[in-house]
Amino acid sequence: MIKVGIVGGTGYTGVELLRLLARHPEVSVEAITSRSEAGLGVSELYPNLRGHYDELRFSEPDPARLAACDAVFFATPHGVAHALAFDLLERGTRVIDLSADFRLRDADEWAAWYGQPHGAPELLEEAVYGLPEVNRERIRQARLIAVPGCYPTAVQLGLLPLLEAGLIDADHVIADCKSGVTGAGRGAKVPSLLAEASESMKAYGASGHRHLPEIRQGLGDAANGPVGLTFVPHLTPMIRGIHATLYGRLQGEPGDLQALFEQRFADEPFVDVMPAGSHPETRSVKGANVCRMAVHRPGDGDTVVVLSVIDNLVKGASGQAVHNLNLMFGLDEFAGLDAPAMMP
Ligand SMILES: NC(=O)C1=CN([C@@H]2O[C@H](COP(=O)(O)OP(=O)(O)OC[C@H]3O[C@@H](n4cnc5c(N)ncnc54)[C@H](OP(=O)(O)O)[C@@H]3O)[C@@H](O)[C@H]2O)C=CC1
Ligand SMILES: CC(=O)N[C@@H](CCC(=O)OP(=O)(O)O)C(=O)O
Repeated sequence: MIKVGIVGGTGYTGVELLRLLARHPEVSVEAITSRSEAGLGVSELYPNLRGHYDELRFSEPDPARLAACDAVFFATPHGVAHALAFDLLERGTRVIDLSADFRLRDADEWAAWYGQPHGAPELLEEAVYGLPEVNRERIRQARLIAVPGCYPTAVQLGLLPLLEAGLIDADHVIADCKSGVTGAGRGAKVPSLLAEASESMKAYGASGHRHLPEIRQGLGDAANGPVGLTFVPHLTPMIRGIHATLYGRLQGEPGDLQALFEQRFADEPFVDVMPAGSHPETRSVKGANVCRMAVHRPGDGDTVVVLSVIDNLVKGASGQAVHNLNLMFGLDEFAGLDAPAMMP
């Protein structure tokens, strides 16, 4: 069994890791941290896990206990993995970070967007951006994974085929995205209150969201040059889910876009290109490690519209983190990730 630890076990991505790993045949969760709930049994806080982790208790982060694991997931706010990753790697423990700490290659750009100095710039060169559809082979060899953000996963997957093939004007790409409230984490915040978030919808971060540089970095790699991206996130009254509506201006005659998308993801177990004319729903990916997408060309005009949906907590975070673990340890890519979505 592969021994894993989770730092930040009480948050939404932490409990989602536990839910997925409960079905994983080759992983045992040996340590789970929470400063606020130290001492509490995992299934006392999360009764959905009763019968799965009855011996496991939250504890204060203890570097020695974490270093005894083969891999440690960080399901923590940014800055926490900066502080602990180096020691874990030195002691032979692999690190899979769900936060943004190692996603941007440029430490100065990270500092500008996250409002604090980068805490571990010496690790940036070896960190691998954990989007398996782009970096599968590098992930297999990696010691340190930066799991992509939720919006960046939905947006990059939907635009990759078009940018890699040079079919759209890279200077003008639009990502109009909607997220459920779990995207904001479990901590109490006024915008996440029922009376604030339900029966209403709003954009936020329209003039600059911290996922913008992350998405631009990934799309720039795909396009082999800079990408002019407008990214506007919205908060919607859903619990889980991201819906990305992506717009690009076609250059020249693009050929069969449906075939392009199907071919690009033909070997990808966690991307589902839906039949032409489809409109993927967020509920069709709820709880599942999958990105469903559909490509449209309204009126056969010069605009292509891609619809891309994920569960922010699964393909947008914990499921993708488990996929990375499976690749790093040479396991079946589906291990722990074979459950279909729940509908309704
Ligand atoms: N929610 C989502 O949809 C997604 C989230 N992410 C990223 O994953 C990370 C976790 O997100 P989420 O689960 O939503 O966050 P939550 O706010 O729900 O949970 C955060 C967890 O981190 C722990 N924590 C907080 N501060 C520290 C600290 N200084 N040291 C150690 N542990 C700490 C908390 O427990 P305690 O305070 O008790 O120690 C808690 O368990 C974030 O970086 C987020 O950006 C990525 C993709 C999607
Ligand atoms: C609805 C909401 O607030 N979403 C969060 C993004 C989700 C998240 O946790 O960010 P990472 O994917 O970078 O970890 C936000 O806009 O900051």
